[in-house]
Amino acid sequence: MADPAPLPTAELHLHIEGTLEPELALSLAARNRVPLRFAGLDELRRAYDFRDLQSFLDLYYELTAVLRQPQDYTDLAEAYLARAAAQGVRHAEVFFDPQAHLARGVPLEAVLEGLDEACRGGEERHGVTVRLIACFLRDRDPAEAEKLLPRLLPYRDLVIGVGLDSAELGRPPELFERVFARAADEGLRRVAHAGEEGPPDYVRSALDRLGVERIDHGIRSLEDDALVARLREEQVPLTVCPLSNVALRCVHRLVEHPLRRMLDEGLVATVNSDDPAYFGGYLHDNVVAASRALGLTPEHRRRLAENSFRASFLPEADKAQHLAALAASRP
Ligand code: HPA
Ligand SMILES: [Zn+2]
Repeated sequence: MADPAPLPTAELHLHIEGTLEPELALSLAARNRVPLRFAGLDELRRAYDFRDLQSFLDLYYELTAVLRQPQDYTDLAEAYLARAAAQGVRHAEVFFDPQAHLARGVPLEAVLEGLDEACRGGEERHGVTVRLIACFLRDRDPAEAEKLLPRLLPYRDLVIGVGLDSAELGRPPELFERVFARAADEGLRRVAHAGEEGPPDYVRSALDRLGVERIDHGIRSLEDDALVARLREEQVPLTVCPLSNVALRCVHRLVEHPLRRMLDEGLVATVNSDDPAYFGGYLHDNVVAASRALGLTPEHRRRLAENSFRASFLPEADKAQHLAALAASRP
């Protein structure tokens, strides 16, 4: 059977640093004279083989070293927008990791100047609107996140929310209760990675202690019937990333992925690409692979696309426009 065509969709779980393709990593390394331990493209590609979240994060942070100037961030985001647009993405709420850049001596202003340049042109050049979500690194001191928050506020036209990412095990969401409460006071939107490698209780804690409006991943919620019932009742959106879950061995094989069960249980699941340069595919590649492995129907795919706009932080009028365009599209 032919692959399904992409539907207009919002991408809600995408780390801009995770869109760094090996070719771009090498060319930025050369441009900025940053030494890498890989002899060339083939050797670098061979490193994209992960045992778990931590082994991926080690490479992900290592390669961010090539990002130094505003232009590097513009090139990175521009390349993502071109690829995403070709895969049906019409709106993207993009994560970035300020602490990963600050720790290397790259000023927040340089990161945001570069990203802003690409994002502002996103609609005109690619038909994709973009907003940013700044993620706090949960394996670092929560006090660092608390210091960072006020520095994000001058950029709130672009940076509409905060998230929580990086190594999950042993770092429960409640460690970040104070900074998320401050973000809420400032009117920022809130999301958190939870239930990727961590237990279902981390999903509960993200909802109850951080007040998040979406859960990133959340696949381990399925281990807890009471939590599933709550997610269904409260219609909490889950930003699911099937190829990521297999690449990081959170799910053994795609045929065992819980995405279809989530939809059939009435959960507000969406499909996203997480770190597409590392995990083998952009948004529609995830939809196609999950469709094949799980036998998703055209109705499932339409629901995923509808869920993505409903779960987005777009103003209601824009959501309605996207949903109307989706309803009119009959690929
Ligand atoms: O999938 C992820 N999980 C946690 N942290 C991350 N940072 C980039 N990608 C991820
Ligand atoms: Zn992620």
